[in-house]
Amino acid sequence: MNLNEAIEKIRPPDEQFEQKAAARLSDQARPGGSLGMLEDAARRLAGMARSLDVHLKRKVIVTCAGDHGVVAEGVSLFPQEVTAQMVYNFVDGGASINVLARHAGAEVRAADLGVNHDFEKNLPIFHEKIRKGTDNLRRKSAMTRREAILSIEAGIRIAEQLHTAHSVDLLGTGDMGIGNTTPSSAVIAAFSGIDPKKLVGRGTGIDDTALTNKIEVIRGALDLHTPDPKDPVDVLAKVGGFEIGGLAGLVIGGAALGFPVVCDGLIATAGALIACELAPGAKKWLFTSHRSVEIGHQFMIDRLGMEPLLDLGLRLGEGTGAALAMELLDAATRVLAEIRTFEEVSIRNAQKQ
Ligand SMILES: Cc1cc2ncn([C@H]3O[C@H](COP(=O)(O)O)[C@@H](O)[C@H]3O)c2cc1C
Ligand SMILES: O=C(O)c1cccnc1
Repeated sequence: MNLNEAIEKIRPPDEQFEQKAAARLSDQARPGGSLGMLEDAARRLAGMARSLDVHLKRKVIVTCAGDHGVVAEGVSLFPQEVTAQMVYNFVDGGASINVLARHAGAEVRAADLGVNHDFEKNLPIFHEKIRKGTDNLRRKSAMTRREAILSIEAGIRIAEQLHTAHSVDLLGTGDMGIGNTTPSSAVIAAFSGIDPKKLVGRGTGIDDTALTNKIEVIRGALDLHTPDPKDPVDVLAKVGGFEIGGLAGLVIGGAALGFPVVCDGLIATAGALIACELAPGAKKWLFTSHRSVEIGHQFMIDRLGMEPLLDLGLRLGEGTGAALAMELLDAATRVLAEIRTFEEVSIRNAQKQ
């Protein structure tokens, strides 16, 4: 599927199953609404799976990696080489995301959208490199418009593979890319028009001086390129990143193929935002996992009009929040299927007498 075909293919989840789920949830032997957001998630998942007995058996987290020319401006605490090192760590199973994904019963698959390193062809990752890192967005466009579309289509292709070869039931999205809180903050500043000073955070933990510089870098880039907020591909091309494009493609791909996607923190949500600006229907297939410490994330959540499931003070990325939220989505499916209704309880009691 190319981008337009994928957008065309998006249909809403099944409303009848949503209604049936809502009815069952409200008939359950407990005060109405007492399981809060779990009920909302359960209802939505029933509509997506077209079932009241949903099993999220195959859970996969795709961690999209890419490098960023803007690191030359001193926006991150860490050197660019760490991006490639972490991709190897994901493959070896020793990174934070591997641990939390194992706990959630999910598989981790790394994807190279634009890392500044030549990975071995037989390394078990998705090989979707657009180019070895974006250009420095403070000086020129991060990528061309064509590259932006290619990066989104790479994400769509990954979603297709997970659907056909692995029949994935729930997809989590995560990121790895030194410097990528800068393009992610620039993306939300471009869409919202909010002053970067209000929404730029410390990423890996930069000090006050570096933070002031990061704000100026983003301001300068927005002044230089004036990305068009009505044209999400323009925003991605001028101030985004290859992994952010891939993350957008995963959300569009999931919505087109009809499976739920749960996005992680600042960077994965920047991708989700681009997806939903391009294809508003994709939102119906999306869950936001948690509220990141990075303040720009709240502005993304606000723009999406969604409520994250968790608020744990996370600021890591990789898909860690998505992995944790998967456990709640699993819990939501069990809430719907297994909690007895008042009627079922009275039948059971009658049977016992
Ligand atoms: C070892 C290490 C592992 C990480 N895992 C995720 N990130 C997170 O930090 C980076 C973004 O922050 P900034 O924009 O400040 O560079 C991304 O790679 C993000 O995934 C990591 C960062 C490091 C150093
Ligand atoms: O919210 C995130 O995903 C995040 C925050 C800081 C650094 N890296 C990622």
